[in-house]
Parts: sequence; C-alpha cells; structure tokens
Amino acid sequence: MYYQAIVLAAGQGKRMQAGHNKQFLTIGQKPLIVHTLNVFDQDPWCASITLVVSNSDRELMQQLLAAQKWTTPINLTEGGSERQESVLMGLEALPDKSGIVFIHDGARPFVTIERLHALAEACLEHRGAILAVPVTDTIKLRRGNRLETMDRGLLWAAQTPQAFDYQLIYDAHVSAKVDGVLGTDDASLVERLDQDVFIVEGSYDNMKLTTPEDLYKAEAFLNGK
Ligand SMILES: Nc1ccn([C@@H]2O[C@H](COP(=O)(O)OP(=O)(O)OP(=O)(O)O)[C@@H](O)[C@H]2O)c(=O)n1
Ligand SMILES: C[C@](O)(CO)[C@H](O)COP(=O)(O)O
Repeated sequence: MYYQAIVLAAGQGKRMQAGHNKQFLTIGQKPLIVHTLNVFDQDPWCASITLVVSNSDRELMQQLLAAQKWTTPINLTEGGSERQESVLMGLEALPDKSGIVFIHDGARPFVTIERLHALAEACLEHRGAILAVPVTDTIKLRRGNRLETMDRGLLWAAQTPQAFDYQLIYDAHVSAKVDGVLGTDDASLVERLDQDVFIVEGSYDNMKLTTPEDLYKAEAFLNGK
C-alpha cells in the first residue's frame, strides 16, 4: 500500500510568538519540521512528500532539506495565507492526482508509523479517515449566560494526518472555496458534502505545537522517550 503526504509548513506560527515560523524552532536538537518529515521519510508506504511553505521561508527550508539525506522524494511548493488555501495548493502540486493522500500539520512531529498505517488501511476502506482522540475535559456550549454540557462520550478531538481518496478531498476543497467556507480541518469539508469520515483512534502524544508551553511538553516527551 502507498500514499502521498502533504506536510503543511506555510503558517506564521503567530501563537508561538517566536518572531519567525515555528517550524524552524529546535526541539530535541532538530528543527520541528525535520522531526515531522523524518516520520514520513522513514515510512516505506509514503511515496512522496509535498512540503508546503511560504515564499519567505522557501530558501531557509531548502537549506535545511539539503543538510540531510532523504529516502523519500520531497517536493517544495508554495502555500497560501490560510491553512485551507495551503492544502488546496498542496493538492494541486501533488505528483500523482489519484490514490490516497495524507494531509498533515508540520507542527505535529510525534505521529507514529504504526498509526500512519492504521490510517492508510482505514482510508482504503472508507475513502476518508482521520486520527482523533476522545475528549478528556467536560465541554460546555455557551450561548450568552446559558451553558449546555455536551455528551463527552460522543466527542473526539481531531488530529492530523487526515487521509482521503484524492478526488474526494480535491472536490471538497474546491466546493468549499466556491462556497466561501473556511473549515478548521479537512474532514469538515468532506462532512459538508454528506460523506462519512472514519475515525482511527490516535494518541495524545500526537500534539500540535501551537503555543510556547507546547515546546516544554515536546521537550519533556522527547526526554522521556
Ligand atoms: N496559511 C497556512 C497556515 C497554516 N499552515 C500550517 O498548518 C499547520 C497547522 O496550523 P497552526 O498550528 O495554526 O500553525 P500556524 O498557522 O503557523 O500558527 P498560528 O495560527 O499561531 O499563526 C501548521 O503546520 C502550519 O504551518 C499552512 O501551511 N498555511
Ligand atoms: C487540523 C487541526 O490540526 C486538527 O486539530 C487543527 O484544526 C488546525 O487548527 P489551527 O487553528 O489551524 O492550528
């Protein structure tokens, strides 16, 4: 089995407050994005990596890629100003416009090859599958001063990778763009086409590094390995 991976690194990392793209921050002696790329590079099922970057980071990313030997082809492509735009640009830049596509945040360095394979198998069966973990907090829906407590047994926190048949996710992105819909993940765009998306249980370790506190968590995770 094989899949093509889109790895997103075209954000600005504003919430990280590092003054530059968080993908270049060092954790465990390596830049964040290198940790993420290494997982896909070491997965024999990954046929290619399309790495989405902003124009301003392109040169630095090229230097970083040149500093290491990779076994999987990595293609650099330009991203947009929103995550969703970057995904569509990644989809349009894929070497093969068919088969299974994984969409992954560069900012999630700790996904495992074992979970990637579980996701690929689920995607082959269902056309759309995502990693997600059960919510552990009690979730409140607030409307003004009125609160409603959600049934936690039904709630999942979506992660990446999210895996889809190419045509399904391409159509979902084009449709969202035409309708002016901006989703916070890719599965939500497939859901709005009334298509089922299967959940593969992920790991709480597959964290997204978003704020400065997350860097401490990531270092602690790497030190405990
Ligand atoms: N226009 C964008 C915005 C985000 N991303 C990528 O999408 C992933 C998830 O986004 P997030 O964690 O929000 O990263 P940033 O957008 O960089 O962070 P912030 O929202 O704090 O600026 C990241 O790997 C980020 O690089 C992207 O490729 N293109
Ligand atoms: C796609 C995602 O990582 C799933 O949890 C998340 O929705 C991205 O959100 P962000 O606000 O762009 O970081």
